[in-house]
Formats: sequence, structure tokens, C-alpha cells
Amino acid sequence: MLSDLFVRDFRCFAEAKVELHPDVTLLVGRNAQGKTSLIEAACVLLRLQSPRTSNRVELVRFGASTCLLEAHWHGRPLRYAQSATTRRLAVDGATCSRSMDYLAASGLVVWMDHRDMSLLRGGAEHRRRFLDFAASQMFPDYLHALRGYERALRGRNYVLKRDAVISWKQADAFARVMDGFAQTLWQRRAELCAALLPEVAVAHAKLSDGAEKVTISFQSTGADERGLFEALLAVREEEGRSRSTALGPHRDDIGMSLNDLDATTFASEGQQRSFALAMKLAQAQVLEHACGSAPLMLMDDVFGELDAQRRRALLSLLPPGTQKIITTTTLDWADADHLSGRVYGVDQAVLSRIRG
Ligand SMILES: Nc1ncnc2c1ncn2[C@@H]1O[C@H](COP(=O)(O)OP(=O)(O)OP(=O)(O)O)[C@@H](O)[C@H]1O
Repeated sequence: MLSDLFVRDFRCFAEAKVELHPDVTLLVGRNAQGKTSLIEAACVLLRLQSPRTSNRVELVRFGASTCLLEAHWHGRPLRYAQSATTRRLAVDGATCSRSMDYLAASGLVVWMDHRDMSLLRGGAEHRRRFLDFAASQMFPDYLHALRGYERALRGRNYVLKRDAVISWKQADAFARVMDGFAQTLWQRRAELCAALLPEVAVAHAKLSDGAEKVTISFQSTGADERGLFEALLAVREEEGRSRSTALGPHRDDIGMSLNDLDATTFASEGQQRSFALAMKLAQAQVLEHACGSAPLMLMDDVFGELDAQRRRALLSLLPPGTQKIITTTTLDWADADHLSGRVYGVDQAVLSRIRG
């Protein structure tokens, strides 16, 4: 459980503290008051990444030079301090020089927002990001493999573009490095999809009255038994023309079907919304099974647009004991559902405890 979230010079906040409720904390306010920024702070503190940006400089309040985030995760103090160039992490008051050690001590997170529809409507990069965010929390070796693969891929693509005559010797050196990391990524992504499949089916059945059949499948690109290096040798001509790496985990995808039809193309908007919700609920269940503790659910304005039946299904499908921080522009739906917990108003980056 996350408690006592403190932020300084983070996004629009000069300084703020939230005493989080063990079950539900609602952050209510008009648009652009700072609600999302607060749950983003919780995500950055626990996972060292923001769902909104990969540019850390954006996190620091305009005019400030550093930001600070602090909270307790199951009683353990976590600290994140960041300037334009450096980042300092601490657990239990002791500095952590390796992010891997910090992440092993901090908590799990599932992030939900309106952009989850991109899992069905958007390109494969959205589905890969979903896999990466979950797998890096589940598997200790995943993030290292992902960063290593991305570095080698950037190097290889640079070599493919750089000269009029491509240096295949250099490109191959990068391909060998990529091959090693790719094996880990493929194995972990396949494991994750296999674990998600039954959970997606259960969640979706509850959200849609069990009327439809959903399946997901991991679609790897270039994962034949000879390995990525050999697979790339076979597409050399194509790469010579496109000047970019044609195969590998950076082209992977998740197949998503509804009643045996491709859900990304044939599902209605409502069906896609239920599918996207089911994916996030499944992520929560899988993380809980794999890691033995429920993730923190950070839910950015997702309830207002759901009907009462789906709202109830969504809350009942989370692992028992899941802590939730929910942003919303109105409490109408929460009052109608008799949702208890703690409520903070957020107005121009100032918090006021309203109830609970
Ligand atoms: N680095 C920053 N420094 C100062 N202000 C920032 C920074 N980054 C974003 N902001 C501002 O913070 C404000 C709050 O944004 P936030 O997304 O948290 O609002 P919100 O209450 O979640 O709104 P919505 O309901 O529309 O999602 C915005 O006006 C935004 O421009």
C-alpha cells in the first residue's frame, strides 16, 4: 500500500501531500487542475517512468530546477529526486545507485486512462508498450534486455542509414547483440500473454455479460528457431532498400480477437472499450499472481464514461485488497455507487481534503 505521497516542484505542484486511503482515494477537480499529475507522481515514484512522457525534464515544475517525490510503500520510505541531468533514488533512507535495486523494492502499478483504447485502435507500438510495462514489473531480467535491445537496434539502424554502401559487418555485430536480448524478450512476452489470456477472458465475460469470446495471442516477428541473427540475414535485400531493421521484438504485436474476428478492425467502440478494460484488469491479476502483492491501480478519469454495470464490474474484478487512486471531474457516479474512501479536491494545484 502507498501512503503519505509528498510532491515538491513536480508538474504544476509547488508542494502537496496526500494521505492515501488503503482502498479508494478520489481526486476530484475541473480539467487542468493537477489530478493526473498527482497519480503520475505515484507512477514515477514506484516505476521510475511516466505514462505521459519519456522526457523527464517535463516533470519538473516550470521555473524549478529539481523535483522531489516521497512516499511509503508498505511502510518503506521511497524517495525520488530529479534535476535536468541527474536522478537520485533512495529506499529506507539509503541511496540506490542501480534502478534495478530500487524497482525491486518499490511497488507494482497498473495505469488506466482513456488512451487504453489505443490498445485496439492504435498501432502495434501501443500493444508493445502494454507488454513492456507489465513484463518489466513481472520479470527481473526484462528491463535490462529491453534497454540492451533498444540500444543495439538504434546502433544497427544508424549503420544501415549512414553510408551509401552499407557496412554489413557492423550491422551484423549489432544483430548478434540484438539476438541475445531478443530471446529474453520473446520468451517473457510469450509467458506474459499466456498468463493474460485466461484473465482477459474472465474479465471480459463479466464486463460484457459473457456474450462474446475474446482471445489474445503473442505475435513475434522474426522469432524462428535459428534466432534473430539468421532471420535478419534472410531479409538483407529488403533491409538494403528500406535502410532499417526489418525483424525483431520492435515489430512484435498482440493479436486480439472477438468472436474469432480481428477486434482491432471489426469490434464496435463499446466492444473495444470492454476489451481494453479487460486487458488492464488482466494485467492487475497477472501481476498479483506473479509477484504476490496487488498492484496500485492508478485510474485517470475512466469511471465517468462507464455505465453503472461496468463500473461495478471493474471494481469487483480487481484483486482483493487493491489500492486505487482515481481521478474524476465529478463525484456524481461515485455517490450513485456509494463508493466510500477518501476524497480530495484539486484546484489550481492545491489539495483540500473533502471527506474520508
Ligand atoms: N512541468 C510543468 N510545470 C508546471 N505546470 C505544468 C507542467 N507540466 C504540466 N503542467 C500543467 O499542469 C496543469 C495540470 O495538468 P494535469 O494533466 O495534471 O490536469 P488534470 O487535472 O488531470 O486535467 P484533466 O482533467 O484535463 O486531465 C496543466 O495546466 C498543465 O499545463
